[in-house]
Amino acid sequence: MTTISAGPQAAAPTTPASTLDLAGVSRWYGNVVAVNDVTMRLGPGVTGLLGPNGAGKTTLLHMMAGFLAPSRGAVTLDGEPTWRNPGVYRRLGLVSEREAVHTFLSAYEFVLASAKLHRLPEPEAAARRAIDLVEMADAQDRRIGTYSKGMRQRTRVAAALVHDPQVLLLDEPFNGMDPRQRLHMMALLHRLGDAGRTILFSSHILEEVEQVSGTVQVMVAGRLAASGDYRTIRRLMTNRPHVFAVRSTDDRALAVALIAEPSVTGVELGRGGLTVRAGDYGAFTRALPKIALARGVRVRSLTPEDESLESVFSYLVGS
Ligand SMILES: Nc1ncnc2c1ncn2[C@@H]1O[C@H](COP(=O)(O)OP(=O)(O)OP(=O)(O)O)[C@@H](O)[C@H]1O
Repeated sequence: MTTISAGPQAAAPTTPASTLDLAGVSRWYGNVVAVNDVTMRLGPGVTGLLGPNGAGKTTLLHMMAGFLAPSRGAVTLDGEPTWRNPGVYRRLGLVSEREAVHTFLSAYEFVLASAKLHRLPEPEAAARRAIDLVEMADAQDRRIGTYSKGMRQRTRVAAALVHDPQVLLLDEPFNGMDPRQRLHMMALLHRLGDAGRTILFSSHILEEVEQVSGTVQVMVAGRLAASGDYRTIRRLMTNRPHVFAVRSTDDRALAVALIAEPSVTGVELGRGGLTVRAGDYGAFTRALPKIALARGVRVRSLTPEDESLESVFSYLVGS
C-alpha cells in the first residue's frame, strides 16, 4: 500500500476556508453546449472532477476561476461572483491544462514573476514559500528546461499558489506524469487539502481520482452525471451491466450452462462465439471457469466488450 505523507511543511492557509458554489451553470459556444445546468458546491479538501474528453471540465474550471462568463447561472466564491472580480482572483489559483512555461527561466524566476504579477508586497519571500510548499527548493535555480514533467508541473503549481489562495483549481495535473511523479503530486494535493484549502482537479482517469480525492464529481457531455464519495462512484461503475465475448470449444453447451448462472442476465449464440451479459463483473468472471470445467468445455477467450471509459460514463448518465 502506498502511504501518502503529510509532508514536512504544512500548507497552512492564512485565510478562512472558502466555498465555491455553482448554481444552474451553463455555457455554450454558438450552438455547442459545453456545460449544461451544473449545480455543485465545493468546500475544503480535495475534489476530483472526472469526465471523458470534451465533457466540459475545462470550460467549468475556467468559469470557476472567473476567466469565462457563464451563459446562464452563477459561479460564486463565498457568495461573490467569480467573473471579472479581482477580489476573487486574489483568493483563487488556476493551473491550466496546457503547459506554457518559459524553459529558459529557473523555477524561482518563474514563480517570482507570478508573485510580481500579483503585486505581492514581498514577492521574493512569497516565491520562496511557494517553492518550499511544492518541495522544489533544491532545484529552484536550475533552468525549467532541465526539469522532468513532474517538476515542471510542481513549478506551475507553485506559481499558482504564490499569492496563498484559498482555492486551487488544476486542469488535468497528472497528464503525462510517470507513477512516481504522480504520487508526488498526489501527496502535494493532499497536503494542501488537509490544510483546509479547497482543491479541485480534473481528470479523465478514474484511478487518479480514486487515489487523490475523497469526493468525486462526474461530468458527461456537459452535465453533472454523478457526485459523491469515490466508493459510491466506483460501485455505480462496477455494478452496471457488463458485456463479454466468449469463445470456447463448445459454445452451445457453455451457453446452456451459463443461463443457470445467477450473475448472467443474457446469452446470445453467434457465429463468432457467445455474447454474455452479466450484472456482476467479479461474480461472472469467477464463475465462468468453474462452469466450463464442470461441462468439459475449454474457454478459448474471454473479452470484456464495451469497457471504454465513455461507455462507463454513458451508463452513469442513464442511471
Ligand atoms: N472556445 C470554444 N469554442 C467552441 N467550442 C468549444 C470551445 N471550448 C470548448 N468547446 C467545446 O465545448 C465542449 C467541452 O469542452 P471542454 O474543453 O470544456 O471539455 P473537457 O472536458 O475539458 O475536455 P478535454 O479534456 O478534451 O479538454 C467540447 O465539445 C468542445 O469542443
